[in-house]
Amino acid sequence: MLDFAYVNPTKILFGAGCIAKLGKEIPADAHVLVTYGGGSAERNGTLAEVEAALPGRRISRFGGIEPNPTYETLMRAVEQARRDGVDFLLAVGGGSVIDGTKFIAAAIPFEGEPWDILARQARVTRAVPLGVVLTLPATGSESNAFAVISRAATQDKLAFSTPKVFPRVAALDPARTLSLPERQVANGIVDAFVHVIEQYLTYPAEAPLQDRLAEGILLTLIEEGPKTLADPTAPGPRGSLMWCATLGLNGLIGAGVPQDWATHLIGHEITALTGLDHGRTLAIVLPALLDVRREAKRAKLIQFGKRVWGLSGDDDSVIDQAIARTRAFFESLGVATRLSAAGLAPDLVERIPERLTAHGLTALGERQDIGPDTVAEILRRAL
Ligand SMILES: NC(=O)c1ccc[n+]([C@@H]2O[C@H](COP(=O)([O-])OP(=O)(O)OC[C@H]3O[C@@H](n4cnc5c(N)ncnc54)[C@H](O)[C@@H]3O)[C@@H](O)[C@H]2O)c1
Repeated sequence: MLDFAYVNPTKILFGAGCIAKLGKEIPADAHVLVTYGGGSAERNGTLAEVEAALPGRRISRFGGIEPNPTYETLMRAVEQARRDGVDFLLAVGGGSVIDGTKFIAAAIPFEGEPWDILARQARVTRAVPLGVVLTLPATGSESNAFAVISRAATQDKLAFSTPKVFPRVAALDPARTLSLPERQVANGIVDAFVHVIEQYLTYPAEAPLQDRLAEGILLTLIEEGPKTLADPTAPGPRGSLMWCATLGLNGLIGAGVPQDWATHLIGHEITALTGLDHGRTLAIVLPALLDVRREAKRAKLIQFGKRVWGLSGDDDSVIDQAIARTRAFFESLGVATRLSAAGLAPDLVERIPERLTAHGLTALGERQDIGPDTVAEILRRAL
């Protein structure tokens, strides 16, 4: 096992009625800025429920944080929060609202140009405290220190991470996700699945517990994901999906093991250029990446095939079938696994390696040996 330090300070409140408990977690004298997205939280009553849980606080709102949140929109929230003297942020939404709120939290006290937090990885020494009401199980952002922000003007999509933006508290009420369209639920299943794969499917590192935890999440997603799509009104499978997604990227399964993240970095560039949903980019890249990287990942691909997909036979056939079953799982959720099937142009094979190079991302993967040529090969196999 690799050396590691692990901390996760987010208090999770899970279950029906957990939003009402937020009042105990947020200072009684706080000026709270409630951030949200396109309005579903307003329409389905989540915002009203959140505000009812915070009696006595001064509450302001900032809505309209778009999917793949943009610097341009978020800077308007930063101006509003600075002007109003906001001292607590409460994100109500999915990964986009949460990530956007993390950026707002870091940008409010930042001296200088906040885009540098992303473009130059400028150090964040302070951030306004934040909490989350999760409405879309997928990213794990409700309980981690990462955020991914886009800049519309330059078609950049860049990530930053700092412990300062760990949410203090996250409320996970499965009922608040039941208004999600099928497409977003499917995207969330794929996103959570690929988060686990990025931390599991690398090379053996004498970390059997992390492997079993990862396999447990993958098996649960394979079992519960289709159930939650088949009956979108059932809170049980939806709750399991929520908890899988949170544990998939809250630091636990990634502690002490090598991590890949090439699928995500390639996927971010695809979203930045085409606007395709985050989860859908992953479903296209991952099967092709596993195929190209089958030798580098050989031992773990065999383990994945046997333990997660229940395969047997000779090693090469287990690897072939493991990749095929993963692709078929994504397809069964209604998520395309080819650039062509998602309606994307083949010139991405050249454009994505160029964009990664422009962002200084020329050595990806758990061994940092995926350069622009390998990225092009992965995308060619995803055509
Ligand atoms: N911080 C991280 O660790 C991390 C990890 C993976 C991805 N991301 C980023 O997160 C973003 C994607 O987040 P996401 O997949 O959660 O989707 P999202 O937040 O972009 O939301 C997708 C859509 O679903 C709608 N929606 C959300 N909740 C709803 C509900 N309950 N009912 C109806 N509609 C609802 C939103 O308004 C939006 O239109 C991307 O920018 C991605 O890069 C972050």
